[in-house]
Amino acid sequence: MSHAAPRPLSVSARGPLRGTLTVPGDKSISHRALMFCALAVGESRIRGLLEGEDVMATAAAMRAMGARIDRDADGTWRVHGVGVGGLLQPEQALDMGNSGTSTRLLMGLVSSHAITATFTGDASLSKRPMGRVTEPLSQMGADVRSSPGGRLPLMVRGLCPAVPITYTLPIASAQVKSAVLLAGLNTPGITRVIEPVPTRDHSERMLRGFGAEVTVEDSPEGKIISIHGEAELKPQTIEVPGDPSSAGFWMVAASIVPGSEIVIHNVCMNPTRTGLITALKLMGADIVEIDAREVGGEPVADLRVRHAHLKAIEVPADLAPSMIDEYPILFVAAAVAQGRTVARGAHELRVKESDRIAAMRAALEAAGVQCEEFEDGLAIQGSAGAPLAGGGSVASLLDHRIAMSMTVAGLAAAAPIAIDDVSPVATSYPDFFETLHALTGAAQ
Ligand SMILES: O=C(O)C1=C[C@@H](OP(=O)(O)O)[C@@H](O)[C@H](O)C1
Ligand SMILES: C=C(OP(=O)(O)O)C(=O)O
Repeated sequence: MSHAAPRPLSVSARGPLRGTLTVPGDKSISHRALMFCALAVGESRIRGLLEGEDVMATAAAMRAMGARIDRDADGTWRVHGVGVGGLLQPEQALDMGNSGTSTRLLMGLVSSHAITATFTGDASLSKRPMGRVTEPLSQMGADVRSSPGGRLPLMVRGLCPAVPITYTLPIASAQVKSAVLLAGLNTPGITRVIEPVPTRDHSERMLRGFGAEVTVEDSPEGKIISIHGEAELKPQTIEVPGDPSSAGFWMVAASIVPGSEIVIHNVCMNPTRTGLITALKLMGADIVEIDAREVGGEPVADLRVRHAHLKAIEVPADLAPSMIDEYPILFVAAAVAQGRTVARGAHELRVKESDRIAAMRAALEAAGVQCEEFEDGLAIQGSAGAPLAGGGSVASLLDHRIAMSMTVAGLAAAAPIAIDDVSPVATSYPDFFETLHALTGAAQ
């Protein structure tokens, strides 16, 4: 999947943000929906699928391994699965583009099938560590040949039957947890993951919904998640709720631009995903949950967000797993808050699409914000509601979240912020700029 031509953008102050919006389907749930439907026996339907590049990389890979996946004119996706154990050997390398989730979860699936697959990715993905998944998958019997440092391109030769393991996660990572559980799907016996720190639990919820036997118990070591292998998945109709990570950009934009008031419909409120809302409320944000309900096994609500005078906080480190992708946009909120916000315990940010600690420090400093960088986080001196100086040049580093976060920063800056390339937003939020336009009523 070759990346689009760079799209530079200069963002100026505008607003307020007003109106109602829906955000695209949750990215984590969309990936899993395609994978699990492709492993069910028969036809499943998915509504609200995120049609971003990352999820399309998963769709292409599942097609290459035998599933039939089509999109109807009304936006419903129809998937004919091959059954657990039925994945076919892909004829070509699987191009994962920019998507860590696709890569790591699919490596898990391939590991317990009698097939070999090569995974490739863009310059950003090719720098990201894969040893965290190849280690447990090798214990299950997969033969992995990776590029130096455990990076892509990488080849996985699966073993069938694979060996069930009990694996304690050395890092808080839903991708590693899911890779092992997905390998366990086609492995005889019980595969267990011990999770000392809870991470997003969409795989567990959804696999149960598809009829797999998945249990979760508390223990002194953490949650023990067990999957009974050689499961038969039953086809489903899935409603994908709105992505809280995408909603985060609008929560912060409305919080920092005076006069704003928006309602974001249908946001996934799974407690393993709501760390940003917790942090923003601690800062004094005016976010109200309306009509809390359940959709397809996930809690969902509409969120009303109004402008508020934010105060600096010490960000509780235990929020890290439930806020992981939202740190860049939280840093933008901190840049406008009153006082010095300190966020520590977020070391994992260094191995995302970019090193998000270094990238956000450089970007915010370019926009006139004073930062201090730690190995595991950032301290940010806020402007107490005054416009940021702006005026600098920012590198988005093939990282959609840096591009969108600094676009939001531009809304609160005195001079325009120049972003070298906003094309990466297409990985997770293709309509981001259309929505910005609609909410601010400004020309793009
Ligand atoms: O499981 C998932 O869908 C994801 C898990 C997180 O990654 P880690 O598992 O690396 O923390 C997150 O950052 C990523 O965007 C999506
Ligand atoms: C880290 C992210 O995604 P992935 O790991 O799937 O590339 C993200 O979307 O912020």
